[in-house]
Amino acid sequence: MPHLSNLKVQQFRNLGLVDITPSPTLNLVYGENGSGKTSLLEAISVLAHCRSFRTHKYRRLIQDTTTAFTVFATVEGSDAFKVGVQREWSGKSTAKLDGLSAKSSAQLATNLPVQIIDAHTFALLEGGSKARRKFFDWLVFHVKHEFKTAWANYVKCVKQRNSLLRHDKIAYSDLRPWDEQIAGLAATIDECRVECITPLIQAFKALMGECKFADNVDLTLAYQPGWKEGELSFPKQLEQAFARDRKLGYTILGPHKSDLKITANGSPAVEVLSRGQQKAVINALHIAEAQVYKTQIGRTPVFLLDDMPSELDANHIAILSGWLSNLGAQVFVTGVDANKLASVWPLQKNEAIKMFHVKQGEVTVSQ
Ligand SMILES: Nc1ncnc2c1ncn2[C@@H]1O[C@H](COP(=O)(O)OP(=O)(O)OP(=O)(O)O)[C@@H](O)[C@H]1O
Repeated sequence: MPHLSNLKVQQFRNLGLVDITPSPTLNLVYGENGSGKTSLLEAISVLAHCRSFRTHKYRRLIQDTTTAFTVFATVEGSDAFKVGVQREWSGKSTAKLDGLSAKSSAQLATNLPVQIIDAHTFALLEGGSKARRKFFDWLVFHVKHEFKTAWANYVKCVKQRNSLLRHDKIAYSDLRPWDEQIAGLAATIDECRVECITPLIQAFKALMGECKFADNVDLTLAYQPGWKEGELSFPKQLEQAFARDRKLGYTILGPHKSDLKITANGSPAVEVLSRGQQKAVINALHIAEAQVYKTQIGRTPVFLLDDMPSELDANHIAILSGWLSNLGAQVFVTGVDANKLASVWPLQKNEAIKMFHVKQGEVTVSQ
């Protein structure tokens, strides 16, 4: 499975110079608050997306008093490669795969798939539909090759439609050609999503079966395409929504409004479940996504778990570590206390554990 066999980080947030050889399976990263643990995970996410999961402002990542950061990794697995990203204060950005310029950040994401679970991941339950679309579209993007182009064209068409909606003397007949294109692209996007989300929901249900609290709570995931499912076709619904869209100045129906409703006993899960139970649900969603990805693509994403032990009891941590171990994923888990981290994170069979101590921006291997 793809895993980082070497990671070098330079002048990234408070990390001065890091050069580590992670375990292909479990890496426990510990250190005091503010020592640089999340920054280390963030550096890995930059290799996968060309940007951080904490900020879109790349200058925040460059170490104060310096003018550029570099992150470099050797990735081993079925297809080995080297990947490097450098960002300069001036805005210059360099991303390389095996020494050649990467074509796009999508190419990096395809090569080094990464799943991040941190405090922000609660947005999957607490936040609006955007967070959930981002979550399931990760899978759709990786598994369905036609999705990326269909989505890019769809976004262009909707933008065009929205600008027409804002014209004074617009009639529906002016929009019809755009709606025909939008309907075709929406059908492709919806088909791709359904083909990925259906096995995702099945995998999620199977995983939740291992969590005791799920015996007493009816947890459901329901995909919504972004328009009402029923007798009226999506193009007809677009036409019917014209007067409302015109008033608002934007398109209210379509795949850009799709969602994955997560309910517990018929109510939004966030209103019913405890914080720890929510975290267990979020973990199961990410593992389910990785399982479907593995079945379809034959690889496993690298998991970055920031401050994972907090809020989870020993039973849920054991379940999560079992899921990760079965996947064969490389995992980086952070926590403040080394002993607590090692004791709460149960070792699975054959697992080569490595512990890294982060102290004032320096990372040393401690086992
Ligand atoms: N551009 C930067 N240059 C230098 N230091 C920075 C920069 N950006 C952030 N920092 C500092 O880096 C330190 C590391 O932050 P990080 O979030 O990685 O810590 P952490 O070990 O995950 O902490 P916690 O346990 O509190 O979550 C913080 O003290 C932060 O103020």
